[in-house]
Amino acid sequence: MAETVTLSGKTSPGLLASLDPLLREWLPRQRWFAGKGRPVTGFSLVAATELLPAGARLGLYHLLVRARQGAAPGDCYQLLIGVRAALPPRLAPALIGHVTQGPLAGRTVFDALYDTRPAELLLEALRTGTRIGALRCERDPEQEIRSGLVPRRLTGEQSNSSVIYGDTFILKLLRRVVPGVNPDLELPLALAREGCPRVPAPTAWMHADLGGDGHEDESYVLAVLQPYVQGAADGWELALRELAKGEDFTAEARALGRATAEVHGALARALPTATLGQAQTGPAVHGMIERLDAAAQAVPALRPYAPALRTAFTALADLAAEGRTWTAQRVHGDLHLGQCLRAASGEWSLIDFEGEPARPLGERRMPQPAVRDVAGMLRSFDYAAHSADPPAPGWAHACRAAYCSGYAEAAGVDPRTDPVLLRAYETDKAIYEVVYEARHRPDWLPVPLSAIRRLAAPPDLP
Ligand SMILES: Nc1ncnc2c1ncn2[C@@H]1O[C@H](COP(=O)(O)OP(=O)(O)O)[C@@H](O)[C@H]1O
Ligand SMILES: O=P(O)(O)O[C@H]1O[C@H](CO)[C@@H](O[C@H]2O[C@H](CO)[C@@H](O)[C@H](O)[C@H]2O)[C@H](O)[C@H]1O
Repeated sequence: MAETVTLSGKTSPGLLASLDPLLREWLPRQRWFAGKGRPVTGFSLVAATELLPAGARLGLYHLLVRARQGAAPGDCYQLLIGVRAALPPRLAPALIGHVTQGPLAGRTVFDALYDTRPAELLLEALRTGTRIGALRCERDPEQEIRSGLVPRRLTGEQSNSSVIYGDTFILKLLRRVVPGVNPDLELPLALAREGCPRVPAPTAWMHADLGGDGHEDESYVLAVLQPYVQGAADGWELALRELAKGEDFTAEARALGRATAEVHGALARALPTATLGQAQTGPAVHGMIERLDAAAQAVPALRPYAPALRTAFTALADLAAEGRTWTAQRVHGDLHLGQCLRAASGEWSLIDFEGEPARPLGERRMPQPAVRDVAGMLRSFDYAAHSADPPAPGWAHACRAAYCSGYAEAAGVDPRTDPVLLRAYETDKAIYEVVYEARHRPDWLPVPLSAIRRLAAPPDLP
C-alpha cells in the first residue's frame, strides 16, 4: 500500500535552466512529441510544481513547458521529471540525461512515469482529491479507488502516456496540453451521465489551474483515470489476427457499427446538436479544401490526385447550395479500429475521445456530421486489409458493408444513403492520414495513398 507522503508543492526557480539542454535532445525523440521535423530552439516554463524535493533519494517535479520551434510560442507539454543520484538498470529506458548545470547539477533526471513510486503517488493524489500548487485532482464519488494498486507503464505506440494500476484502472497522462475543455474528459463524462455503457466512465482526473481566477481557458486537463477493460483486445489487433488466418470479420464489424451508433445516439442526447445548411457547410468544405492544399504541399505524392479529390468536397458544397441540410452533433473525431476494445464478454467499448490531436481544440469540440466517425472506421478496415500480406481488398469491402449495416440497425439510418457526404468525409480522413503517415511512419504512406487513388476516381466508376 502506498505510504502517505506530503507533496511539497513549491515552485522551482532555476529548474528549467538545468534541464534545458537535456530536454532539447530528449523531447523530440518522444513518440508523443507533436512538432516532429523542426528543432526545439528553447523552452519557457508554464508551470512547475515540486512534488518531492530533489535533495531526497527520489526527487519529483511536475512541469508544463512550452517548446519553442521557430518564431511561434510552441506547444505546451506535460512532463513528470524524476531526479535520482543514478538510475537503476530497470529505469535505463527512462533516462533524460545527467544534469551539468543549475540547481540539479550532478543528478540524473528521467521520465518518472517509468518508475513505480511516482506512479503510485499520482494514483494516491487522484484517490484523495489532492490539490497541490496549480494541480487539482477530482474524482467521481460513486466509483471506489482502492489504494495500493500496483502500477505498470503501458508500452507501445501512443500519442500520450498511460499507466495501468492492478488491471483495475488506466491513467492517461496527456502530453501535449492546451487550455480549455478537453473532449477526452468531456465526452466520456457526458456519456456516463447519459448511462451509455459503451465508454469507460472517468473515475478521476487532474487539472492545472493557471489563471487563478477560475477562468475556463486557464485550466488544462492533464490526466484521466478510468476503469481498465480487462482482457480486452483492440479492434486493430483482432482484425489483423483474423486477416492473417483468412477469417471473416464481418460479425465484429457489424457489432462495431452498432456500438458506434449507440455512442452517437447517447452523444446526441447528452450534448447540443445543430443543423448544417449552406452557411455552415461552406466553411466546412473550405476547411477540407484547405487541408487538401496543405497536404499536397507537404506530401508530393498526393499532388497528382488533388484536382480529383477536390471534387469530393465541391460536390458537398453543391448539395448544400441546392438546399440540403445535415444534422451535426458531438462525435469521437478520430475513430479507428485501435480505439475500439473488445472485452472478454465480447462487448465493444470505444476509447480516446481526444479527436485528431493536430486540430485546434475549438474545432474538435464543434458538432459535426456523425458520418465523420463512420468514415474513420471505414478507413480503418481499409488500413487493416492493406497492411495484410497479400492485401485483402475484398475483406475490407465486406467489413465496410457490415459496419454500415450494423450502424443502420442501431441508428435507423444507413450512412451509405448519403454517398456524397460519406465520400467527402472519407476523403478528408484519407488526406489527414497521408500527412500523418508522411510525418510519423513514412513506410505506411502507401496505405492511405491506395485509398486516395480510389477516392480520386469518379464515384460512378469501379
Ligand atoms: N479503459 C481501457 N481499458 C483497457 N485498455 C485501455 C483503456 N483505455 C486505453 N487502453 C489501452 O491504452 C491504449 C492507449 O489509449 P488511448 O486512449 O488510445 O491513448 P493515446 O491517446 O495515447 O493514443 C489503447 O490502445 C488501449 O490499448
Ligand atoms: O493513436 P491515435 O489515436 O493518436 O491516432 C493517430 O495514430 C493512429 C495510428 O496509430 C492513426 O491511425 C491510422 O493507422 C491505424 C493503424 O495503425 C488505422 O487503424 C487508422 O484507420 C489510421 O487512421 C490515426 O489516424 C492518428 O490520428
